Amino acid sequence: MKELTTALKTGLTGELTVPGDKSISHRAIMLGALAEGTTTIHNFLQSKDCLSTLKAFQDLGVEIDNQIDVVTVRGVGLNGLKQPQKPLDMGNSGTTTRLIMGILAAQRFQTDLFGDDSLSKRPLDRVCQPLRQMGAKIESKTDKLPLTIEPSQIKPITYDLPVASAQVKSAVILAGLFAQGKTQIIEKQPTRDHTKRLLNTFAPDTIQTQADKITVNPPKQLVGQTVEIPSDISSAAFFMVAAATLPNSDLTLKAISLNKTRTGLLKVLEKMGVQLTFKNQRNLSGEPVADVQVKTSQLNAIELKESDIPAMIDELPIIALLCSFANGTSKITGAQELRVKETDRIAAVVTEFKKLGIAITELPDGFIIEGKPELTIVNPQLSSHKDHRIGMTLAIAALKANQSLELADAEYVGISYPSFFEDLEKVMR
Ligand SMILES: O=C(O)C1=C[C@@H](OP(=O)(O)O)[C@@H](O)[C@H](O)C1
Ligand SMILES: C=C(OP(=O)(O)O)C(=O)O
Repeated sequence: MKELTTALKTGLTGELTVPGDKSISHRAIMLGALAEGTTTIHNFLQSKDCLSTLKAFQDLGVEIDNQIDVVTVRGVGLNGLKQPQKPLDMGNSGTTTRLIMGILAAQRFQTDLFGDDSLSKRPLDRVCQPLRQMGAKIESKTDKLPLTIEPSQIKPITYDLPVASAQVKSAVILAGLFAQGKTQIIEKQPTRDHTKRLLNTFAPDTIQTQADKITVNPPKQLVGQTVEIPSDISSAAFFMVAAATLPNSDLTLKAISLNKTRTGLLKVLEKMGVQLTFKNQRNLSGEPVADVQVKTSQLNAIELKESDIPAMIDELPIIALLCSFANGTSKITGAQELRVKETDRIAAVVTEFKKLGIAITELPDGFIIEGKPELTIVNPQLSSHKDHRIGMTLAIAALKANQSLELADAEYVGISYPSFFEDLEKVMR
């Protein structure tokens, strides 16, 4: 049990650089491994999930030197991966699993994949289906982990994404690199596009987008790059919401990725009445970044629907907390994907928020939240449900409590943000 701190009188101030982006860190290792030559990654996220990807590629015969500040990947080329000696451990990471499946589907050797209890419950049929259409041989009783991928020849397909998922899109793109011909993906609802941006730096023009159609032109080779990873907006989100809702706050989050497939939270904050200031706008490895300043603000309720969700999918638990301090009733719908994350995030948010006295109603695909200025603690014993984002959301909620609260399974924050509690201490006066 971790005792959580309150910050009702202090607020959050100063500057903070949160760690590197999780999605881009996974992709930098994967593309670096498949490239010719060396890839040097700066600001790689040293979290459990990204280390699952790093370890998996080491097990696939790629030399990767992790010096924390700099990760060096000695690429083996598109056809240079080796059969691992043992099953690959995907840990808790959905991104590692779904993206690596796209790569492994095209290899000349068999691989076995497994993961932890949470990951073993998450659906993989969404990836198995398009990959099988491409010729992949994936053996699994339930289309969940554990599973076996057998050698096969990958052929190009046109695939209409049935679910707004960057992981599914990326699995098809990565398999498409090995196909004899152009793979096409139709994406009606835009999702994060880091695979496209990074791939086009390793092999220009590999991915072309026209309206909702994405074309993969298989490259002859990828060329090793220097990758500078921006700070993760999904990690910064916790501090932005804390600064907006705690009195006397004035906090600047540095070098945050402002890729518009990820900035749904910023739009929500502005729409709810939060004053944001953007400074020092620049570009890092094909991604727009800026320093974002957030101050204490009065909040209005908001309505969010299905088309809003992909650009803020991982921020929805902390957005739900933001809504609980707003004036009026907020409604979030079209977020059924939250039910298949590390835990059922709709059920977990509702269970834990009720302990905090928040008036929240569970919907099949979201929540209704009646805002009020303060928390009225009903039960101080909280649980992360072994989900990093639920744990961090509750730690931010605790800042607004007038008594101390406890969090079970707090160590799960290390899945995406190992230094979260230390960073929180840094910005509390
Ligand atoms: O592609 C990625 O890096 C991710 C995509 C999202 O998942 P879905 O593709 O399942 O929406 C997101 O929730 C996850 O944290 C990271
Ligand atoms: C859902 C998440 O990650 P993944 O799907 O990679 O496990 C997340 O980080 O919130």
